[in-house]
Amino acid sequence: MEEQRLILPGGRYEKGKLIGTGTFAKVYHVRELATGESVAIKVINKDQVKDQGMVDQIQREISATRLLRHPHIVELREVLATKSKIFIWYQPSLHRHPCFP
Ligand SMILES: Nc1ncnc2c1ncn2[C@@H]1O[C@H](COP(=O)(O)OP(=O)(O)OP(=O)(O)O)[C@@H](O)[C@H]1O
Repeated sequence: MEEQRLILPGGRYEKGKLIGTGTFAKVYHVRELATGESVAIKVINKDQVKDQGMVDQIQREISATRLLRHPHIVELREVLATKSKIFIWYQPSLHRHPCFP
């Protein structure tokens, strides 16, 4: 995927590689332009979640992940929702993915 500038809720980011795809989400490596910091952003498609009746499960996953603090579990930093998407920011330092320095 070609790199491109993105304006996401919460700031301006340079969009990097797609690093993973789940049932409802795509996860991208992005760099925050203001700080140069690398983060993983999970982008969840709300319509798909609603269509499959999984809204409660996604809400539970977000609530539970917010509370978790463990060296082997990526830390959820922030969640923002628009009309059609949910964006979840993950702290980069705990990741073991080649995208992250
Ligand atoms: N914080 C992260 N850092 C690096 N890669 C990640 C991160 N979060 C997710 N990924 C990658 O993105 C993929 C998709 O993640 P996602 O959480 O959407 O789905 P999943 O939990 O793997 O599967 P499912 O949605 O079916 O339960 C993961 O399998 C992983 O490879």
